[in-house]
Amino acid sequence: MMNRFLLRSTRASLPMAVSRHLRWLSTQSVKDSFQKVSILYGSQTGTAQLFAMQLQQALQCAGKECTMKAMAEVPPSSLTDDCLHLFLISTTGVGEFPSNAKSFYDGLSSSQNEAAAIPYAIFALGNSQAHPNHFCAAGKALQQAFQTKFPSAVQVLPLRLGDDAVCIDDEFDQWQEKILRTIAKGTESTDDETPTSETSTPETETNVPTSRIPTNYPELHLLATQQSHDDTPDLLGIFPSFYKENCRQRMEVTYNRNMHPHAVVDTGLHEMRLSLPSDLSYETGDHIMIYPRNPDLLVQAYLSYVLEDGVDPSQVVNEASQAGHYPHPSGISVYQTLSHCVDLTAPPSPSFARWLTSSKSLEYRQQISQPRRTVLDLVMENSQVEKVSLADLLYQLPPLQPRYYSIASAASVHPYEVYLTYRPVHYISSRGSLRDGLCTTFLQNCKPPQTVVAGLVSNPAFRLPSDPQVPVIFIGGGCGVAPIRGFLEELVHQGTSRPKNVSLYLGFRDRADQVYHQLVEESQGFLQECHIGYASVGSLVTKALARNAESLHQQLVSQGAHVFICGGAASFGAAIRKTVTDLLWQGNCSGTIPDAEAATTFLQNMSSEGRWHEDLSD
Ligand SMILES: Cc1cc2nc3c(=O)[nH]c(=O)nc-3n(C[C@H](O)[C@H](O)[C@H](O)COP(=O)(O)O)c2cc1C
Repeated sequence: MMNRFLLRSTRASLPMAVSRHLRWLSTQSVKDSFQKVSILYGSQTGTAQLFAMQLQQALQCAGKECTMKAMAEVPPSSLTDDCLHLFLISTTGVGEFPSNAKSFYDGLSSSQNEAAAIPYAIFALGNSQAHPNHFCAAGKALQQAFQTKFPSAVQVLPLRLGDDAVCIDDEFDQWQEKILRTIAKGTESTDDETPTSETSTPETETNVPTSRIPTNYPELHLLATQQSHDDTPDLLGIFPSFYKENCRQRMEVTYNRNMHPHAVVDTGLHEMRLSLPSDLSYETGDHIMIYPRNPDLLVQAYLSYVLEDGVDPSQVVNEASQAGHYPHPSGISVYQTLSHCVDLTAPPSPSFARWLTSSKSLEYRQQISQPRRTVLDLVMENSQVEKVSLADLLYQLPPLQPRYYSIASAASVHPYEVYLTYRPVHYISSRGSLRDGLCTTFLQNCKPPQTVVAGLVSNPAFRLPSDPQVPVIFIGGGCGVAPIRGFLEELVHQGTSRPKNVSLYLGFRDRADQVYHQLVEESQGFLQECHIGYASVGSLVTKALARNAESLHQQLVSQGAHVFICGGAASFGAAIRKTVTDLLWQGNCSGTIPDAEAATTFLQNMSSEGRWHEDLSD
């Protein structure tokens, strides 16, 4: 299933200009230019930034002079040919640049330098399952702009497309390895051909080094303090400035319930309501990001079993030397850092896992990433794995990231409140351990009037069409009902003048999950179709769509309908996309879509016209 969307490496004939560059690459001047490296990242939720930090540490260990900045902090005109530029760039929104990279790209688009032989390489981050039509769009656009605007620039490695839907840590590790090798050689392949882009190729175990993790971190200074270690820190002051632009705020929980109170297991749909500070507003279809924290018991377990003896949780962490390298906020206690800043539930990266287990032949996916084994698991399950130093843990584990939720309320009806719908995640891993989702468990335990740290995230591509004559088709599965609930509430609020041109296709695992009966009742005035099924979510919805193939075809092809697909990325989103593609050409009533290829193009055009909207979660 996963592999269906993987792009294949495309090998193109080497243009004259590129072969000139490869010859140029082997000269002394380019080897010299590799002495200095500039890492530039564009990151919306921190992954590219984390990779940038890891890369910087690895390069510094290799003795390179290396700087790291967000792309927005650097004007393209300042790029020089005496330094290797490494870009790590994610894609956000619908094929868009992260906010801390956009100005760089705009600057690049309006500049031109025919002569500068700037060496560069790009690692793009994206998700092929959730965004097949805009997979790594920002990384691809960046490469395109470089090739057009700086025709003499030298791409030292082909564009690497890192895919969240596969194992992006592994892919990044492989790319980093190639970068280190390229720098060491001072030249790249002199093949006759070079791929323009490449995706994951399984790494053979024999070429995986075990001792790759850099351990010469800048020194951590630990200061004794009178402060009790469990004092709640000023969260709004401690997160990196990177997040500040997202207007994070403390929001008060006003309501938090399992909407199916008679459920035996507490894994039904839950609704949480958060009161908005008066200076914040949102639009229906926007997202909210929530900053979770690690449960106290887990922090205690890391202190007792994972960290070397002698770590005092009340000491304050200060990074005195080489300021700017420490990935967390300075000046808060060890305990607070472990609670709020490091993701203790995340599997260690491939290189850290190999280093911990001293194993060259670690099948990362099978042994670490799929069972989601954590550093705690590795230490507890394996007597060979030694306790780790505080510095190892703080530098090697990923920073705790906010989690995104679709807002489930209409802004016009609840201007001062945000609703979100979530399902607590509890499951048994493939190795038999009980696992709890970090953020959903955190949400589940929040009781009114507790506050959470959250931020509103604009999602401008996810809006109802302004013209009420345009038909709207909502297709949702499970928790995906959240944004659809917001839109229905908005339409009910707009009143009865709307024609009956809205179609609703919803699928739930369980009858108890259909918690919005009343809203669906109130929507009957504008619902042209209403199909709600229970059991296997995807297949029910696809069957309902197939039964209505003719009207669907008409709405999409002749009436300019907008489609909103909301649910799981891996199975639901892919199944709906395939069903609609098939229905479009197989039930080709108008004769305009003769085959599968034309149907795929039609869907792509819908997407670029802003008529095909997806809100899919991994
Ligand atoms: C709101 C949102 C929109 C996204 N849009 C895209 C997209 O259009 N194309 C894509 O390939 N990936 C998309 N992604 C996936 C991210 O690029 C991917 O998760 C990446 O690892 C995030 O890196 P970052 O944390 O550095 O921003 C999106 C993710 C989010 C949360």
